[in-house]
Amino acid sequence: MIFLQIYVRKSYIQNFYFSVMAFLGTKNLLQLLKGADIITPFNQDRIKNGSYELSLGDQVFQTDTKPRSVKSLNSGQKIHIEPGQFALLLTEETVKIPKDKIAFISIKAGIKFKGLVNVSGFHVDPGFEGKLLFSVYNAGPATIVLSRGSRYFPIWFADLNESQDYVGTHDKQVNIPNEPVEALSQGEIASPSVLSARIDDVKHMKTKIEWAVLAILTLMIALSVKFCTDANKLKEAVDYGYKKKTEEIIHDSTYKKMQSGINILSNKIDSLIKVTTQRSDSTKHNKVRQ
Ligand SMILES: Nc1ccn([C@H]2C[C@H](O)[C@@H](COP(=O)(O)OP(=O)(O)OP(=O)(O)O)O2)c(=O)n1
Repeated sequence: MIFLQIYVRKSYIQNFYFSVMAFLGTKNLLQLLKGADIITPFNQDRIKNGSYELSLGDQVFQTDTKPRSVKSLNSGQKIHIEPGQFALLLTEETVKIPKDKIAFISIKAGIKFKGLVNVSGFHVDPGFEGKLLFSVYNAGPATIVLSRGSRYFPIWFADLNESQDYVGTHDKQVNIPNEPVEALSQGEIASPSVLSARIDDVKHMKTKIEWAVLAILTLMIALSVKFCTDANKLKEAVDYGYKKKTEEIIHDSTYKKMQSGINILSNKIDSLIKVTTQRSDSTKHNKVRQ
């Protein structure tokens, strides 16, 4: 009997705790937040489906801005998160989580469907006080545009079965801390679109090189053909010259031989004429003496 009573009491206590440890619905959330300084600035129109919609605040950091530093935003100012780039986004609101509550945070589905991924944590500890910081990555194919003051970050509150102080390093966060900025400032973050553009550049360069190599090869072949043709012509010219010269030499020596023959012949004719003349003279002389 006693055991049964203890068991009934224990299960009653457990049920009590389970009913206490629940997420707050719209009515309970309004009751919790209204008039309290849990979310500052507070606007009750931002309570929707058991969550409060926090907005983008005055500080952002983007990995594709040069120089890489935290940027201040005016009211309504837009930011463009390019594909493949990270951004750190600070909320407009400061939250002060009650010590007996824990909160859960996310990014609205409408932006997530465009490819924005929340890479930061998903809970806010009991007793935490400060602005919330979202680290996001654009995994989508297009630029995602956000503007200061627009609601992007829902926050839900749940009861804790005990009260506790915040223990951690992020309390009283009012600015984007240096640590994630420095971590995201290391090296170049090559987005898929930038890589795709570089691949296109390399392809163009490859095509250009292929054409240049082809042109050089064609030129070399043309020069080789011309060189061979010219060499043949040169050989022909040399042969022709040699032949001509040989003919000239032969012609000259024949002419010289003929010339000397003519000279010999003419000398002989002269001496013959001379002898004939002498003989006729002596005949005439003999006739005169007789
Ligand atoms: N997107 C987020 C997630 C959390 N927080 C804040 C609220 C949390 O209560 C606090 C600590 O969160 P975590 O415990 O997840 O972070 P760490 O582990 O880095 O904190 P610590 O090293 O201080 O334990 O940071 C924030 O500002 N933005």
